[in-house]
Amino acid sequence: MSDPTPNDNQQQLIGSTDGIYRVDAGAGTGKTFAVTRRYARILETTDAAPEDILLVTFTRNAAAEMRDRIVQQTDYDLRQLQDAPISTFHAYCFRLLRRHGHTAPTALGIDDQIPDSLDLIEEQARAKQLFRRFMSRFADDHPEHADLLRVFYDRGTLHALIGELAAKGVVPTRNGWYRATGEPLTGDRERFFDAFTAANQPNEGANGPTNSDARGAVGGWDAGEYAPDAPTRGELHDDPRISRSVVEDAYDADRDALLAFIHDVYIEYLAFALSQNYLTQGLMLALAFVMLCESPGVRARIGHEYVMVDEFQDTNELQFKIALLLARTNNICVVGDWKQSIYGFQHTSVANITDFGERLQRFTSELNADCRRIDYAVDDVQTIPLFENYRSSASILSFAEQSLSIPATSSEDVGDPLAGTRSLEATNAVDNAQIDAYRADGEYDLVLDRIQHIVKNESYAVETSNEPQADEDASDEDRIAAEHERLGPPSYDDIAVFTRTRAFARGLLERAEEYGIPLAYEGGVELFDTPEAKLALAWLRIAESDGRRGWAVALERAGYGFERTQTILDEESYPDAMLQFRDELTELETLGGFLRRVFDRYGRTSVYADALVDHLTGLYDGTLLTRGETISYIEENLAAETTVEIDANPGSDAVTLQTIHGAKGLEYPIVILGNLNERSFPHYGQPPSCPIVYDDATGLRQTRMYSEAGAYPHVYRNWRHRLLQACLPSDYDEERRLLYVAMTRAKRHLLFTAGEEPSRFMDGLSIEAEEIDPDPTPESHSPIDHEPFTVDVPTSRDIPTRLGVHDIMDDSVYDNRTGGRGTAFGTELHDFAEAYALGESVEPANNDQRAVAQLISGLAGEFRVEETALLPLPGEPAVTLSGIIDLVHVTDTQIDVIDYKTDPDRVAHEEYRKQLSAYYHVLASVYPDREIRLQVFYTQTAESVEVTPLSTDRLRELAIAAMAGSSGES
Ligand SMILES: Nc1ncnc2c1ncn2[C@@H]1O[C@H](COP(=O)(O)OP(=O)(O)OP(=O)(O)O)[C@@H](O)[C@H]1O
Repeated sequence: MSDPTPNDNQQQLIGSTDGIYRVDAGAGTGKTFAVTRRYARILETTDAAPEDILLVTFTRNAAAEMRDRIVQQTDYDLRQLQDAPISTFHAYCFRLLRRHGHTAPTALGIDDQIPDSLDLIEEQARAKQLFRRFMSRFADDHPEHADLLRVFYDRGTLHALIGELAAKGVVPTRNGWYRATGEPLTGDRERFFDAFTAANQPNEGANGPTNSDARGAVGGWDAGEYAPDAPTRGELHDDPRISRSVVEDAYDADRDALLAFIHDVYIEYLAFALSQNYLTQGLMLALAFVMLCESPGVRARIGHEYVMVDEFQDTNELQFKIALLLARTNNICVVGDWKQSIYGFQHTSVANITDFGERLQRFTSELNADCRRIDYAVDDVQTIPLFENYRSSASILSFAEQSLSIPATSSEDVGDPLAGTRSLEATNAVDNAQIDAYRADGEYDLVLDRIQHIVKNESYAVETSNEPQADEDASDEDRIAAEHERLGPPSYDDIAVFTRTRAFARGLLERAEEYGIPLAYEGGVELFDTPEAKLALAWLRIAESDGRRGWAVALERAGYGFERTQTILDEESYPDAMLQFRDELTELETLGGFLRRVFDRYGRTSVYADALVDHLTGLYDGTLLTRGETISYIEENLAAETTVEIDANPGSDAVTLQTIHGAKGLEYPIVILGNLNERSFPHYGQPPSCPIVYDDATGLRQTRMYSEAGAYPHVYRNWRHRLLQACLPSDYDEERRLLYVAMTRAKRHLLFTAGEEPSRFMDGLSIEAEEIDPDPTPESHSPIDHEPFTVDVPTSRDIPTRLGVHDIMDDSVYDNRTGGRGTAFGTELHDFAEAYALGESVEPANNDQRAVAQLISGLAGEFRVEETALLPLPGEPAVTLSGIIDLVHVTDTQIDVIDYKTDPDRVAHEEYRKQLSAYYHVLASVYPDREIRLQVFYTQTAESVEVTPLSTDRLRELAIAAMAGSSGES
């Protein structure tokens, strides 16, 4: 195919090589195309050699693609460009640091040098594991930080915060902060109070002013939830506003200990990582930055005549500064699209592109504050617009524009971020776009039904032939006729299904397999968190010495209720068929055979089953894993939430399935955007798992605080943080940008699907979702030929021991009990309670069930039923408590954790307290802003008895004792 001819604006960008250029243009407007042409032109028309031109982007694939395009457009071949700086930011900086940065750590007061053998750890789970190891040492070495360390359930969560600070350019030295980079840690007071003032304006009501948004956000304020120094509701309110003086006091409260703690963790972690010969990506960029700041000689030697950055919306603040330090002249060109900025969770900064000019000046002044590092003018920035879109039909382009203004919550006022900007123009001659929305109760079936509806359907015609396009100067009629010639009914591989979350993709893939509909997933899945991995783990445990935990899972899978399972476990009276199966398994000699037999028994023939077998049997280059090692390996990866890339090559004709993040930069003739459901997309985010958080406006804050001010020492929710958060508006811009990215991947047709509860994004579209009754038909499609799986998992052996909550309870309290009603009674009751809470049409069969029905009917919030709770206990050795919660009742202000007990008496009440305490700490971290209440519901007397939680330290003592074989009672 002939290479496209650049349009006028692209030509302007390609031809303007001197000076600073910024392109912030929409999807598919040929930004990457133009940048690679620009590179070729510089080589062609100037004396510059490839090493004089820095061209960076963010993924290896994108860098490789650029290199290929440049080879096609220049006289250079791939070998000649092998060492050219056409690279990802990380790869480039890592190379730089290893070549020139040996002594960089000394500028921070760290004696270690950067070794040649330095390892760059890209995998988050592995980095987090090493960080945990560091933190346990740190805790021993720093008794002065004990109070801060107490607020952690998992110290590993702090790892992400260190990464965030590095991305902002905050770098520590032994005795302080490098070149005052620690200043942002105290927050931006002025910015915060500007936002607060706006959020604290009374709203307009029909009968006069009503509560300000900030006041509304602390509506359920209850001082009893916090440490004793929290203001009462009366002290907080200054109707209809929040009292400014209380907010000022909260903002200005002393944080010296917190800042000192973060400083010490950060600098010592950096030294630890270097002593262990590794760096994470964030630490590596921080050191590259230090090296560039400190070494005028290196800057002079490696500084580039031309610097170009593609996908500039994906840079963080540190990368912006590094790019400036790498430029020897002001021949700088950044290209991107603010609307496609979707990596905020990796601490990218969309303002780098939207406020480019302002940041350029500010960062330059900062870098030049103590000596002149940036020796070129930065005050003249040229902006080149690109409007022509070479991907999508006109209807899709105009439809996609609405994505950026759909509110994610009922109170959000987004306005129109595209107001005053020029719309993209399609270059397709024929616009045959079908843009439809559907909903059905079974969304997996709905998606599959739509796929079958589309395939071979003329109404969804897409480009099917390589018939030549009409000449550029052909008449419109000829262009339309030529394009029609190229259109034909689609096949599976013309379709892509996108989802916001991996979980939806996983479920859909399984369902598609049942129907034999060819779907190929591309991207990472949490392989060790799949039902297949859990089954494998259970039977491996049963076959090994650690039977109890394995049996618990196997019995649950076999449909045994909670109490019945307990009895079977206690009496070790396992069902005969299961014992026979265990014996059969233990006879099997190979791990592969063992796993296959387990999956066969449960009818699990999914890609995950295949992936596990391939992966576990292929570990360590043929060194066979023992069953015990396999158990540790699965546990470790489950705890680390390791994701495994499963790139099933469609090979034949298959629909592509991927997350929206995975689809960035790609294009497909037909896009189905699935799972537009409440709580899935828009995603409202999780409460922070780390008790220390950072925000530009408020700086570093604690979400939980240890205090000895009350009757007992206790870790409280931090009222100051809660208050300050309430004063800042939530930001869902990135969710809308994800919607934009998803829609703009479609060339010809765009479909949306939702299940029972369509989300605000679905409701906000300008088309009505049609409700249909999906009816996919099984296909006898030949199985997809999967490529071998590419797997990257941590190999450290630092694994937590998993204990069931029942393991820390003392069973001997039941010894002298009489008058119990049997386990079947309990099992039936739990089954009934579950069905009733899920709204199934079940009738209570006895008084206890009636009591449960009455209890549930009286609850107005949402239910989470039979939820698994996992509580990693702080400290070493690592222990995780696990259990299944009967009922979680969720309201806006409070969470009730309810456990049903059919006991005729209360002899075990203290033991139940241990069980519920574990659930308490799990839910307190999931819902840090709500009150958590624990209730044992005694069904015989229909009484709820509240329980106060034990501390995690006490749970830990019980767990350690249980592991040592005693009941934990001292
Ligand atoms: N002037 C042109 N004429 C014809 N096709 C073009 C032209 N410019 C770019 N294209 C084609 O348009 C498609 C999109 O280009 P490219 O990937 O460079 O866009 P982009 O702006 O970087 O997209 P995105 O922002 O979505 O990543 C490519 O297939 C490219 O070859």
